[in-house]
Amino acid sequence: MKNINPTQTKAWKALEAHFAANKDRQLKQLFAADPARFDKFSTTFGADVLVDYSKNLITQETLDLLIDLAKETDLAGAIDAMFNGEKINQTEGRAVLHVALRNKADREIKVDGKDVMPEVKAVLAKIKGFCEKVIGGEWKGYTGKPIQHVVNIGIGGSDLGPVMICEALRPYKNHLQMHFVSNVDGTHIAETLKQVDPETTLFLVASKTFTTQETMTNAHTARDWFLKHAGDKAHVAKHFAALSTNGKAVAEFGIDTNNMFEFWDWVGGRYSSWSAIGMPIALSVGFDNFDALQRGAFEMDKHFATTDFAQNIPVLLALIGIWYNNFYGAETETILPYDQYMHRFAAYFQQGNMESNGKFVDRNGNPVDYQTGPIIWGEPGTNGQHAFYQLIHQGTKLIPSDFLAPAISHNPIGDHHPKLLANFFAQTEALAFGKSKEQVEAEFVAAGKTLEQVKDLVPFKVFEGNRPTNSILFKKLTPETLGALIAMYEHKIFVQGAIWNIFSFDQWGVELGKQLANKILPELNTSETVSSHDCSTNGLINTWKAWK
Ligand SMILES: O=P(O)(O)OC[C@H]1O[C@@](O)(CO)[C@@H](O)[C@@H]1O
Repeated sequence: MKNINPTQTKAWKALEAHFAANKDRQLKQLFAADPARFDKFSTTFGADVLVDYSKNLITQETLDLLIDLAKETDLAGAIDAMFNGEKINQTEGRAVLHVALRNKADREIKVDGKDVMPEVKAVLAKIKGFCEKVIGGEWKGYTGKPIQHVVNIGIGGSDLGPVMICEALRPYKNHLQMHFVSNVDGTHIAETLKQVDPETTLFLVASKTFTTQETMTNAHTARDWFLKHAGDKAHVAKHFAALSTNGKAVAEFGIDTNNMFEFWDWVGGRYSSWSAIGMPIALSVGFDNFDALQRGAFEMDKHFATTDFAQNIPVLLALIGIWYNNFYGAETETILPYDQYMHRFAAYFQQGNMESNGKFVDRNGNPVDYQTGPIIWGEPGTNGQHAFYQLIHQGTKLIPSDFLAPAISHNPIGDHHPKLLANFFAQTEALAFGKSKEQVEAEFVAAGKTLEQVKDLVPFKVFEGNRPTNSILFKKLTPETLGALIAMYEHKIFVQGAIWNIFSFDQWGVELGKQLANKILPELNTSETVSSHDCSTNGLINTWKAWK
C-alpha cells in the first residue's frame, strides 16, 4: 500500500483541469446529448440491486480520470493489503479484517502468521448454539422461565449496527423483544428497565474494550437492578452475556466467560456488526438470517476485491463522492432510504463514514491540505421531503444524495408502496432537471394567470436542478441485500480513505472529550466553585451547581 498525496498525482492535476473546463456542465445537456446515458452509467449487483449513477455531474472522461486517480494512488494495493490481513490500521498496529467475519469461502486469512478463520468459525458456532437455546426457550432464567426480553447495552459501533439491522430486518424477527440501551443520561436505562421483567430478561453487555464509560455505567446499573430482584449473584450467569475482546474485564465485571462471545482487535468497532457484536441481530431474526446477512456482504466483498474499477460499485461511488467533495467543494452528502425499516441506516453510516474519514492528518503524520471525509446525514423518504428537501432543491449548497428503495414492499397495503416509489423516482428527476423560469411561467399561464400578475412570484418557483444523485433500487429488503448494501458503503469508505491517504480505522478524535469529561466528573461531586477551566466552562459548571 503506497503512501501518496493524491493532490500530487497527474490524475489529480488532470481532474482539476477537467473540473475547470466543465464545472458548469448541466445534467439536462448531458442527458439530451446521450439517450443511452442510463445504460452507460448504471450497473447491477447480482440480480437484485440496480445502481444508477447517471444523474451525476460526470462524463466518461470524468470517470476515466477518477479511475486514473485510483490507480495512481495504488488503490488495488490498498485493497489487497486489507484482504490479506496487513496491519493497515497503522497507528494501532492492527489488521482490518471485518471481511474475515463473513468469509464464506473459508479462505485462509492470516494475522501475524496465524489463520484467523478457525476462531471466527468457532465463535459463530457458539453464537448459533446460544441463539438456538435462547430463541427455542431452552435457556432459562433464575426462576425457570424462558427469555422474553433481550437488552443490548452498548454504544457507537456496539449499538448503531445492531439497532439499524434489527430495525431493517423487522419482517424476519421472532418473539424476542429487543431493547437497546446506549446513552449514559440515566433515562435510557431507566426507561428500558421499566419495560422488562428480571426473570425473563437477558442482558448483552456489548463493548469491544469493555471499558467504555457509558456502557459500563449502564451495565452496572442493569446488574444492580437485576440483583435487587434476583438476590443471588449466582443468577447473573443466566441473565448476562458479554460481547467483547477483553476477557479479563468481562470476568472482573462478574460475567461468566462461558457467556462471553469474543471478537478480535482486528475488528473495528464501526465494522463489528458481523462479529459477536451482531449477537442481538442473530437473537432477533435467528442465526440463519444473520448468516444470510453475512453472505450478502460476502458477495459484495468478492465483487469489490475482483471487479475492474470501471464496474466496481464501491469504487465508483467512492470516486464520484471524491469528485464532489474535492472538486465541487460539497461538504456533506445524504443517504435517503425510501423504506421505513431503514430509518437508522443513515445514522449508522454517520459513525461508519465520519469516524473513519474525519481525519486532518495524512499517513505521514502531516496535516492534509485537501478535504477528507464528508458529513453524512439523512432520513428515510418520504419524511425527509417534509423536513429538509427545500434546501436540497433550492438551497445554495451542493448536496450529493443517495436514494435507496426496495421495489417490493414487505407490507403491500393498498397503494402505499407505489406512492413511496413515485416519490423516489420523482425526487431524483426533480433534483437533476429542475424547473426553468420558462416552465414556471408556462404553468402560470396555463392556470389562467398573466405574466404581469405573476412576475414577482416566478423567481421563487424556479428549480435550478443539476443536483446530483445516485439511485439504488433493490428488489426487496432481505438479509442478503441489506448485507450487500452495508458492505458496499463500508468499501466506499475504505476507497475514499485510501485515496485521501489517511488512516480510516483508528479514532483518536474521540479521546480528548472523554479525557476532559473524566477530569470534570469529580469536580461535579463537590459544592466548591470551579475555576480550573476557561471562563465559559467554569461558568457553565458553576451555574449548574447553583441550579441543581
Ligand atoms: O465497543 P466499545 O469498545 O465499547 O466502543 C464503543 C464505541 O466507542 C468509540 O467511540 C471508540 O471509543 C467507537 O469507536 C466505538 O464503536
